[in-house]
Amino acid sequence: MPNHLLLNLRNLVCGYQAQRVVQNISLHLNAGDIGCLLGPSGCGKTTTLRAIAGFEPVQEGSIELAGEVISRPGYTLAPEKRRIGMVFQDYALFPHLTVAENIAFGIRQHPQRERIAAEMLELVNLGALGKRYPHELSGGQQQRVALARALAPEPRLLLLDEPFSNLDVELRRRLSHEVREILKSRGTSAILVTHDQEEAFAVSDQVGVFKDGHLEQWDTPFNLYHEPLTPFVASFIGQGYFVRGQMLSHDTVQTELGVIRGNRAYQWAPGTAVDMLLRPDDIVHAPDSALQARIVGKSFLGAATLYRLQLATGTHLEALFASHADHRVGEDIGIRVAADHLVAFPAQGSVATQALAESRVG
Ligand SMILES: Nc1ncnc2c1ncn2[C@@H]1O[C@H](COP(=O)(O)OP(=O)(O)OP(=O)(O)O)[C@@H](O)[C@H]1O
Repeated sequence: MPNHLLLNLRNLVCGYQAQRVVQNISLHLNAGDIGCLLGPSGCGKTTTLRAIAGFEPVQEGSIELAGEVISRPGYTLAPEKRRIGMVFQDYALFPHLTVAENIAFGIRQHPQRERIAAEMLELVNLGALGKRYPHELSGGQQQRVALARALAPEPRLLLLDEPFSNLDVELRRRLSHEVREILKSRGTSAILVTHDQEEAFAVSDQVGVFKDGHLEQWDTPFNLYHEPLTPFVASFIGQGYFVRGQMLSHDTVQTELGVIRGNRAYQWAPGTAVDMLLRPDDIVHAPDSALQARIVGKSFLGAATLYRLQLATGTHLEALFASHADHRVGEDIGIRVAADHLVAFPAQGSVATQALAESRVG
């Protein structure tokens, strides 16, 4: 039943004892969608997930699942009554049970448990390994078993808490795509917690960016990248630098890189000082341009190379160019701005990005 509201968090406040860790969170997830809670360490992602699972009571606000209030102040529906599945970072498999027995654990009373476990094994591509024990599997295989075990009872919602963070980069990339395919093929709704933006984007339909217990934005990956609502989201998602500018009209900004016109109108008066976000893909190589930048660093990414640039004024930028044109560090190159998505915020301090970039380590 796509597009039906499944999970609804209204002004949620929760924490530990008197401490309010998560403040005023509102978000909703439609049935069949995958949502993600993303943010630096300690910002309250796991606390929110635990409240959804029913492990933490809520101090204010409410959590509704399929129209039923499952948490509000003074009432917490027991976790086992929520029909919510969980997958943890450390897999949490039962070491004394085989893979097939682990998968069937949550459906022990089900007359069809063996058939379902066999189907789940196929679903996660472990068809031949049902008789093995967890210690005889790789980390990636163990996490597949944990996923199969969580899916076997057909939960209404699956919660995944940093499920790939014990795996190496290549495997986590592969498994995160695979998990999305599996969840989508079954129409399973899920909420993933991660501090890895690439993983959040690879898996999720909706992503919530957390900062200090607050939800800054709940939106699609596309909108978070191109239409961030706050400087923190702009800085935390993707790469880029802010440059100082001045509004000329509702959609044009005067900057030291020239006049930049975007595709959206701001209400600020002409003359207002703004910080404008320039992403690496907003800067293009233009050999004949009068605007010159010095290459001060580069990272080869395969198809493209990410260059760190510095203007004569000292302003820093990043640019992503196709990697076959290989420029040297120290070289001066001509650049041009090609930013359709004009993202600007009222000017904060002189080096807004610096402080923001430091706070995004997580
Ligand atoms: N059981 C607890 N008792 C008291 N405080 C806690 C408890 N668990 C977490 N906290 C605090 O709540 C805050 C949020 O923690 P939480 O685990 O929700 O963050 P997180 O965003 O999931 O971080 P990480 O990415 O590091 O897991 C932190 O300041 C943490 O110290």
